[in-house]
Amino acid sequence: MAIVSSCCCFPTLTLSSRNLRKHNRLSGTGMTFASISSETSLGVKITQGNGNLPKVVLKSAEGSEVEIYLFGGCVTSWKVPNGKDLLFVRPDAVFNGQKPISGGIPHCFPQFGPGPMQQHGFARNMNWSVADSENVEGNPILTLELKDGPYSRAMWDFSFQALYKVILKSNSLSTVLTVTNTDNRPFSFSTALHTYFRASIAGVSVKGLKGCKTLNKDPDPKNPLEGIEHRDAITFPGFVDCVYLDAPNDVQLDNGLGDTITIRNTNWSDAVLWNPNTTMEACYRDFVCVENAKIGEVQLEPKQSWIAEQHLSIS
Ligand SMILES: O=P(O)(O)OC[C@H]1O[C@H](O)[C@H](O)[C@@H](O)[C@@H]1O
Repeated sequence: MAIVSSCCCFPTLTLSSRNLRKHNRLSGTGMTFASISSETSLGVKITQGNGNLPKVVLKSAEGSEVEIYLFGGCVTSWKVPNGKDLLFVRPDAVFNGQKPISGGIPHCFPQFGPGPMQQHGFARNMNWSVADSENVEGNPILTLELKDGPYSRAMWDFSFQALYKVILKSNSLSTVLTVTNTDNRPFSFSTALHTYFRASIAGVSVKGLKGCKTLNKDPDPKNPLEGIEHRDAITFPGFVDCVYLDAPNDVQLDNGLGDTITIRNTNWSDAVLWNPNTTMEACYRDFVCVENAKIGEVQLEPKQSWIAEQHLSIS
């Protein structure tokens, strides 16, 4: 088990697991970031990212690679063995540990979209810690943890634990999110993985959502319009912001760049498609968001957990 907790931008790293291959014992604040670069398990390295934020790099034996910022528990890059990065980070993204990172796979938790607290909740705006790392037959696995603190309590006064397991294989990237109620009262939440895929928007199509009930957030995200999706292949000729309820476990994304990505899930009951069109003139042509979501609230009694998996793969 490895525990990395962040204080400002500098993590404190204590490691005590048989599967941690080599490490530097680090403590406290005030050290230079370069000194914390360390390899935990084989293929799992903690290093310095943009804005001096701690970043974990996973490398599989077969040449795939993932980057994950502890700030927001945000995967920002997924390179397959041919070197292509299938994720996208917006050019306006900031890495200052204050604003959420706009790109990759941000967490929306414990609220998706607008609501009583800040848009998409606080999880994308907090420092996660490294709970564990291992390497199984050349495939690195990292588990991040988020717990409540004064920042979250001010918005949502509950004790919780979120574990986020990231599993990198040659042609796939899986994430397993486990939310546990560690409070002595029940709570409820909505959540999503707001995945930004690199794309050429004129060539993008999403298949698998035909027949779903839709909540179209265009024009008013606070008063979505109900409908049914009739298309086999959804394209993005203009602004798109739409929730698909009871979505299937398998959705196919053609990113318009020559890749078909299968987005498979367990227990993420809903999906969201988003492209901002000319409201983000500088980058809307270069990405599409296909999000696994849980729009209807999950209710958890004390000690109960909710688990959902997202599995992204290329053929
Ligand atoms: O700009 P953000 O807060 O990251 O949200 C970006 C978008 O996220 C989701 O896809 C929502 O459905 C949209 O309504 C929202 O505009």
